[in-house]
Amino acid sequence: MSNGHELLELSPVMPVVVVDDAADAVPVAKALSAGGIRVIELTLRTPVALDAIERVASQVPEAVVGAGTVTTPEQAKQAADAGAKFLVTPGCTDRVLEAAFGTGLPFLPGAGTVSEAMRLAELGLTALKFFPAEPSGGVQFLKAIAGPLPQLRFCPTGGITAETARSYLALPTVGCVGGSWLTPKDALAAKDFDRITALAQEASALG
Ligand SMILES: O=C(O)C(=O)C[C@H](O)[C@H](O)COP(=O)(O)O
Repeated sequence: MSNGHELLELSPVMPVVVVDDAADAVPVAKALSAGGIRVIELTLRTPVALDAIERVASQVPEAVVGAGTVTTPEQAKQAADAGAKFLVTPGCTDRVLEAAFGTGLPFLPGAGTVSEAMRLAELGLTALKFFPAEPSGGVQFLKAIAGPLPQLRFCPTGGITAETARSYLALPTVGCVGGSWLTPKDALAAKDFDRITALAQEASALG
């Protein structure tokens, strides 16, 4: 995987994962892989996130681990140093973009408006995260912008569920959808990794 477009093709669903305990990262990545989902976006929302990325990168070779919620230039570099194979940002600033380019990693920059998407396309970035998908217009928004901007492809994320994923995946401009539903908080708290595998199996069948 060498660019954002290839990243969009790895799986129909990009699991967006928040871990509070770094020790959960490896079993979660293994549980997702067992269910057929070999990509995992670990969000930099908790203090253990970089440790979690490092563990998955070194201990779960079958998984492609990336860093989500990259909101500062420092985080882009730290994630790359921890072994992240890709980066995802919720939105973009000049400094975050520069740092993401600087890592040399594939990345999905976040856009929520037409102008944001056009600005990223000007920079050669045509594989984007559409965030926050549901509040920003969801499937209807993506259908509408496919007319003027057919070269863009998206990973819509934010408010998508197992039930609504299919309508996004039916769009030609959608490569995959992002979502947290594969790793529910209560399943993580109970260390119910079998449930995560079952949810991953359902999600991989969407592809
Ligand atoms: O952390 C980030 O970088 C984000 O962009 C936010 C996540 O994409 C959403 O939190 C997805 O979560 P759900 O809406 O629960 O599926």
